[in-house]
Amino acid sequence: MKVAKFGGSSVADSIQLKKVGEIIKKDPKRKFIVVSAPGKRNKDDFKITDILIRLGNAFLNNDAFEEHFSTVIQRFREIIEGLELDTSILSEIEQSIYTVLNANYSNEMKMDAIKAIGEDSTAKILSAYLNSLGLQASYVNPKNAGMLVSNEPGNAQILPESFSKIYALREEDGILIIPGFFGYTEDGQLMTFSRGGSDISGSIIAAGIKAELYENFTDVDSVYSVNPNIVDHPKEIKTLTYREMRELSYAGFSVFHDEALIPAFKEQIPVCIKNTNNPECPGTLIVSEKAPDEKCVVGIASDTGFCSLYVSKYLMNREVGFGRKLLNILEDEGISFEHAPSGIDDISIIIREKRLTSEKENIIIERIRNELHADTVSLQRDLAMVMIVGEGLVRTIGLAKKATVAIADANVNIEMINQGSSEVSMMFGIQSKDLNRAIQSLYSAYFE
Ligand SMILES: Nc1ncnc2c1ncn2[C@@H]1O[C@H](COP(=O)(O)OP(=O)(O)O)[C@@H](O)[C@H]1O
Ligand SMILES: N[C@@H](CC(=O)OP(=O)(O)O)C(=O)O
Repeated sequence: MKVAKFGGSSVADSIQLKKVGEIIKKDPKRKFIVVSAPGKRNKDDFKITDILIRLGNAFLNNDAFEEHFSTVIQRFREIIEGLELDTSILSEIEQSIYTVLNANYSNEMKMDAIKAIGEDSTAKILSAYLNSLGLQASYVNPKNAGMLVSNEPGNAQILPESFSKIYALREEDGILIIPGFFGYTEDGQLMTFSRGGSDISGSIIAAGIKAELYENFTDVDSVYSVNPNIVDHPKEIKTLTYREMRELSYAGFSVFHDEALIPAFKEQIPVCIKNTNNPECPGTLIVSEKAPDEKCVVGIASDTGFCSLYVSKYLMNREVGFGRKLLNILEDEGISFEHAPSGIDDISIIIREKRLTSEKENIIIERIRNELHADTVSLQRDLAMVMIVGEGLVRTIGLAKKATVAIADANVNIEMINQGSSEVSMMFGIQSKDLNRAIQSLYSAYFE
């Protein structure tokens, strides 16, 4: 049995959904189907989830929300008409939006319930469409599928007891269509994963039913060695290990959510990234082990939106508990950190900028000065991280030299280096404005 997840680009309109129907029809092992909400149909288009968020914000702020409502309904109407389905589904979608808006939830929970309407409606539409093709398919709500999650709006985590419940789905007849992106808490409240989280749902279902394969259908033929939006026609990657993909997706390969690998990895389910627009192409396979590659670097990932909190204090290395107290301050303010390269008298804490508002920044800097008596505390924003990834990194001489030379050739200054404890990656912090230049130069050095 296989799990096939279709991302936003694969369900963006009725033409795409017809391709999805063909793909499901072609392989009877594709019994578990997870869908996203309609994504962008072209570069300048919008994602339904983004419009639903605007709708939710407008409603919660007592602003006019009708325009967003019509945009959502119009998009689903086009899909339903394009698939020649009964328009009663559209009334059901309209009704579900009103029900959520008028429900007696907290604002955060209401927002999650609004966001989930994109996936939920798409699953209902696909199920009806497959039935119209003569296939036996049914919509399964994540609550009935057994997707139990933590109570963290917009950032839910799966609870371990879900997996055995999901296993029972194997006994159900026909093709099961499950909306991605959300689950339910133990007390029945809808909760979404973080953005892009339908990949996580697919992986959870794959792990739960112990699938032979988790196919993740998107709009590219494979995972490329670098973001194709930065380098034209980059080299395709045929096989990756879970560890490599986890590092690459964490560091910016948005083609697969970085939290989505863990459930599949734990059950050793192979993951295949495939193209809905070219399903015969073999795609990229993600497995636990692969034959040693001649090329020890498989990919170069990058992401912007980081900042570095620099703290220095003479004899920091001798002060017992300094690191704990520093991280405690971040914990008190509810801020997680990404990396923490350190020296004798100083430490830099790398944080995602979106987590550190200027208000939080002032509080944290004041507290570090007053409570830890630091000599210097400063914050550098607009940083980008570049991650060079490959299983062979640990045993190959000269890879760091190659990277630093390539970055220097691009006339880019390195703000931070973090080889860290990971055996499969090497990280460089640079200024965001220099990112594309650095990546293009690194790509030439490692792959051309
Ligand atoms: N290294 C990479 N390899 C392939 N695609 C990448 C990579 N890095 C970023 N992407 C982007 O990821 C996109 C697919 O992810 P996403 O938009 O989330 O798809 P979906 O709509 O299927 O959920 C591609 O169109 C591509 O622009
Ligand atoms: N629709 C949700 C979840 C998701 O996974 O979407 P996509 O498959 O388009 O990345 C989002 O936009 O966050």
